[in-house]
Amino acid sequence: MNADTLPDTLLRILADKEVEVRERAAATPLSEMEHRARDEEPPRDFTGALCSAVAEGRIGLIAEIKKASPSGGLIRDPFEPAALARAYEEAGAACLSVLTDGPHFQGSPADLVVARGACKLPVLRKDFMIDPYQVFEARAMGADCILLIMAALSDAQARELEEAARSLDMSVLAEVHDQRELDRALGLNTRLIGINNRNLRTLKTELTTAEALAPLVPADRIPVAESGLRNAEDVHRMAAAGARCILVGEHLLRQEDVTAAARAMVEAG
Ligand SMILES: O=C(O)c1ccccc1NCC(=O)[C@H](O)[C@H](O)COP(=O)(O)O
Repeated sequence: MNADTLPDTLLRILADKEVEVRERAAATPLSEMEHRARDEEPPRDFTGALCSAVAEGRIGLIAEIKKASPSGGLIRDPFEPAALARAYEEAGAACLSVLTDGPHFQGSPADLVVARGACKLPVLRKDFMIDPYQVFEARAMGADCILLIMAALSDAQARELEEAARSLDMSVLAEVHDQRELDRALGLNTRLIGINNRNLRTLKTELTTAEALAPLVPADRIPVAESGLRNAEDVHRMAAAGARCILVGEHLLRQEDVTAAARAMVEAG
């Protein structure tokens, strides 16, 4: 990772994250957090849930639970993670993604605990992972998958975080924005390759990103199109490019009938 070339928003988030991890590790030491992580029930199969959805002819939907974001401001208020989790499960989503970052997304670990407890779906801890401590923390709160944003990590950091997740039998979603990051992500072992349509400099989404990169993902990996998906036509575009798994947040969260909106996306394939 070259900090000189990172977008300002990501730099600010990562700086806050370093402080947050230091404070959390001071409150609960790594050895204790690792102990808690290894004491948890085994994780739910996040990768398997996506594969099953696609094998059954559906779209593998990772439905996101987030209250706010840098690009969208306040997205959902009142915000009820348990009700959202149940609505997404009823709609046929394969997995959940729950934002646990506080300062920039108004999320918290408690949102993940509550959402996961309200359904049977595997859950991604959506956060900015920079330290293995956060991986153990993720498992200790129940998460089944972690996100690795390749733009924010060196190859060595990504490998170390992936190894921590592997040691806990968790899935890993490696997220890329361009071909260079894709090539780096393919050096990891994970099958899940997230292609994020959001330009981290402008925070705008452009579906041509996933359309360009999904065809470059080898057949033994699973491309997941992320961000900016608003309707069935967008889902068709992603599927036509080879991404039958998608991660959708804001569009669903802005609807009154979340179940109907999520179902429309699951069935769009
Ligand atoms: O959403 C943002 O503003 C944002 C800013 C900086 C880094 C990451 C950001 N978003 C995280 C995500 O990737 C999305 O929450 C996720 O892909 C869902 O996107 P959407 O369906 O557009 O809500």
